[in-house]
Order: sequence, then C-alpha cells, then structure tokens
Amino acid sequence: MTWLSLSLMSFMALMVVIVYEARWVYPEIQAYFSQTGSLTGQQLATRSREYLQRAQRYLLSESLFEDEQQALRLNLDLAYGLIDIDVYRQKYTCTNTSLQTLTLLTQRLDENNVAPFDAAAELLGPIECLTRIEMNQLDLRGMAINEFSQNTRRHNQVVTYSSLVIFVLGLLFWRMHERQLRRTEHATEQMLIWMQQAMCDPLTGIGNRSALHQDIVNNEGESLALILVDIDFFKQYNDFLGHPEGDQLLRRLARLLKHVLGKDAKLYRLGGDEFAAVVPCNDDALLVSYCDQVTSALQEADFKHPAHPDNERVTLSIGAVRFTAGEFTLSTAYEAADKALYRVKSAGRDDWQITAAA
Ligand SMILES: Nc1nc2c(ncn2[C@@H]2O[C@H](COP(=O)(O)OP(=O)(O)OP(=O)(O)O)[C@@H](O)[C@H]2O)c(=O)[nH]1
Repeated sequence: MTWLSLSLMSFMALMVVIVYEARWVYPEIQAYFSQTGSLTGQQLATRSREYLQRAQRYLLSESLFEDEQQALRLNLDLAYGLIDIDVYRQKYTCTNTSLQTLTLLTQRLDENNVAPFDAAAELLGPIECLTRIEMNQLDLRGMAINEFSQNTRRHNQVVTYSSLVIFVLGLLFWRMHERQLRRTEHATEQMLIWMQQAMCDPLTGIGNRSALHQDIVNNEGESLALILVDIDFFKQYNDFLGHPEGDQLLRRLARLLKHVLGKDAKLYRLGGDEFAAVVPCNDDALLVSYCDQVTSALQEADFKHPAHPDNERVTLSIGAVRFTAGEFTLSTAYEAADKALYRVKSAGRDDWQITAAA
C-alpha cells in the first residue's frame, strides 16, 4: 500500500465520519421535536384544562342563560375531546376517571340535574389530572431535550476529535508520499546524469564509444556515414608540448569538427587521439565533401605542431565509409573505416580515404 493511497483513504474516512454524523443529527431532531410525538401532548392537556376552567367560570357565574349554557357544553365537549387520546389513557390513570366524570356531568347538565357550584367542584378532579399531565409531559420534554443536547455534544466531540486525527494522519501520509515522490525524482535525475556521464567523454564533452553504439542502434535503417579521424604524430605533440597542451588540442579539434560537420553530425571520442563522426549521408559525393571540408578547415585553423616530422601544423588521417544504421552494422562499418584510415597512415598521413562497407 502506497503513502498516496493511505492519504486518500484517510480523507475518504474523514468524509464518511462527517456524512455519518450529519445523517445522525437530522432524524434525532425529528424524533425529539416531532409535532406528532408525545411531547406535544402537554399542549393538548393545557388546552383541555383551559376549556375546563372556562366551563368552571360559566358555572360559577351568577346567572346561566341559554347562551352561557351552550358555551359551557361546548367547552366541556372540547375539553373531553382533547384528553380522550391514547397517550393520556395509557400513561395516566386519572385520564379515564376524568373522562367518566365529564361524561356523567354532561349527562346531568343535559337533564338539568345538577347544581352549578357542585358541578364546578366536580371539575376540579379533571383539572388536577390535566395539570399533572402537563407537568409530567413538561418534565419528559425537558429530559428529552437534555438527553438530546448531551448526545449532540458527545457526537460533536467524536466528530471533532476523529476528524482531527484523520486529517492529521491524511496530511502525514501526504507528506510521506511527497517525500517518496521527491526521492524517486531525485534518484531518476541522478540516474539520468550517470547515464549521460557514462555516455560522455569528460575531456571534450562529446560522446564516447558507448554513445556511438547506442546512437547507431537508435537510428536503425538510416543512411549514415562514419568518419574516423586520427591526429598524426600526437605522441610527439604531447612529448614536445606537454600533456595539458595535448588535452587542449583534443578539445580544439572536437570544436572544429562540430563546427565543420554541422548540427546534424554527431561526434564521439573513441579513445586517445581518435575521433568518430556520424553524419546523415546517402551518397559518396557528400561524404567526399565532408572529408574535404574537415581537411580544409584544419589547414585554415593552422594548429601548430612543432614536433611534426613533415609539417609545422597539426594534420589528420581520415577513413570514412557509408552504411545503413542497425544493431550489427556498426562493427563492419568501423572495421572498413579503420582499414581506410590505416591505409592513409601507411601512405604518409595528412589525407583521407573513403571506402565501401564490406
Ligand atoms: N594529452 C593527451 N594525450 C593522450 C590522451 N589519450 C591518449 N593520449 C596520447 O595519445 C598518444 C597516441 O599515440 P599513438 O597511438 O602512437 O598515435 P600517434 O602518436 O598520433 O601516431 P600516429 O597515429 O601513427 O600518427 C599517446 O602518446 C597517448 O599517451 C589524452 O587524453 N590526452
């Protein structure tokens, strides 16, 4: 498992915690404060009690005319309707007694068989019952609210702490992932640098033998020319002017070859004073012109060689061949160009020769 996946999993866990906790709150609020829940039963008892008290006032008034009697009946009926509910019946035993009292009282009122003061006194029982219901329901409501706020607080703490922990873990994993990424990038960069160094001649900055081989394989199928260049009497040059001057000559020659052969040419130092150039070339005339150009440019550059037996300036021996790039064609081409170069050396140096690949 990678640091990245651990980090992403942490952030996903954070989302899950938040969503889960958010889902918890909504139904809880609904349950506690639902308009159809038993908590609102307190309001019904209050209304019912108010109707009974109003009925009591009618009964206690000095005269009870037709209108007042009707209002009295209506209040008693309304009060009855509001306490005749399952919640009250099941939870409070006084409910049934109160309902019986109201039924009997209504019957006797209809029969005109009750004194108003007595009737008002009879209503005290149901009123007391309703007051008890109100108080009890209020207590229940208070307890429910308390429980809800405690639960909310507990859930809030859980969300806060777990979110914090998960978030910190997510950040930590993310940092580890970034560190790992940077390390990998650094290692890749280093590897590229090493690979480049492994393909490069440190003295002249051009490619080495491995790079030559790699480039030929990479350009498989292309028509190319391989030009081998060797400095004449370089040993004498070194011996006469010193090794550092010899190094300097190698660098100057690399620059000259690059300049003369142009940007399409690739240059390599194969070792000692031997250079190779690979140029796109599909006809001998072009290859001849490349060799001529190198020789002329060197003449013009006029690098002094005080120890040269035949000349006072640096001269080159060149062997060149055209070939088609491929995994196995370089060795044949190299052999042919090298032989051509050897022939130039044998014939007195300071010349070039092109040949056909075997
Ligand atoms: N300054 C310097 N000299 C080098 C380097 N590598 C090889 N050499 C010298 O290059 C010289 C090559 O000598 P040879 O192979 O005899 O070639 P040459 O003297 O040019 O003789 P011909 O090629 O026959 O004309 C040797 O003296 C090596 O010490 C280098 O990196 N720097």
